[in-house]
Amino acid sequence: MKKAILIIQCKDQKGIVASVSEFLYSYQGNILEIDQHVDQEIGMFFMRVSWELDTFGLKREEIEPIFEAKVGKKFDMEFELFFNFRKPRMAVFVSKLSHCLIDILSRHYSGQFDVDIPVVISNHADHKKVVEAFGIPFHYFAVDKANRMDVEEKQLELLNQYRTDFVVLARYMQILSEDFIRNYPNKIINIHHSFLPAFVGAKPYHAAYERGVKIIGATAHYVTEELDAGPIIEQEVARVRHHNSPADLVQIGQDVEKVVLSKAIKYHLERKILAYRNKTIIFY
Ligand SMILES: Nc1nc2c(c(=O)[nH]1)N[C@@H](CN(C=O)c1ccc(C(=O)N[C@@H](CCC(=O)O)C(=O)O)cc1)CN2
Repeated sequence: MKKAILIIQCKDQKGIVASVSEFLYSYQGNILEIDQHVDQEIGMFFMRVSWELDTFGLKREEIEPIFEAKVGKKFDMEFELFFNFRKPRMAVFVSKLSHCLIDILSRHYSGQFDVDIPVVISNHADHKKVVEAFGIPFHYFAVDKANRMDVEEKQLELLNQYRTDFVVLARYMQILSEDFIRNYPNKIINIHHSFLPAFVGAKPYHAAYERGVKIIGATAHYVTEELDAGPIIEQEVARVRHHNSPADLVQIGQDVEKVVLSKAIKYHLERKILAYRNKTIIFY
């Protein structure tokens, strides 16, 4: 079913839900999903509403300007309008470890993700064969401190060439520059292999083992310039014990990573994530 999705944020005040639903009703809109949240600490209102498009009384291109004139302006809203009939295009970045990549390819192949994967990009050649076996182009860029910026430029060109909507870092182990990230604000999803904010950086499982933790975890977040500090989208934990080796922690943790990343991708695809002041509201 063709549907529109509206994500709204504005200062909290009376009458917002009534005005949005009245607007949709006045154009014969049939609401499919509606959810809202008020952050009383900062007096902010957040909403996600979707409705059927086939019976709606406005053309797609009319919705944004007319909603702004009739409702947005009145409440000084910031809003984004999405439609579900164009499949988003998701590029995947990977380094040496393939568990998250393979999980994504498998879920995509079995139809769990309503997305196109136009390209997989890596700083290692290891996974060329398996990616191409799924019929997806694979591009390898060797990265070092000296060529990092040149490589990012080539990667961005490739992302543009493939009309990429958003990027998933499936255990991609290179720190991205602010310039790179600026091209995809809150559109680069990373899976960090710890329960953030604990154990940021490249080797959280080893740090967790040394600390003697009883719980490890994984965190999916939007990428910002500050490492592993972007808006958290999804997290999960798992128990570990004194007799578990570092390799055990990695094994236990990788299963958690795959589930957490797949949930974050699904929320992003379904436009259920609203990022605000380095936090997220997940409408699920
Ligand atoms: N600007 C950002 N870039 C990246 C982020 C991020 O949050 N902001 N997340 C990382 C993923 N990551 C942990 O989840 C991570 C990756 C890499 C490193 C790191 O120290 N990399 C070294 C090279 C290590 C190597 O070659 O094996 C480096 O880039 O110099 C730390 C954390 C992805 N990028």
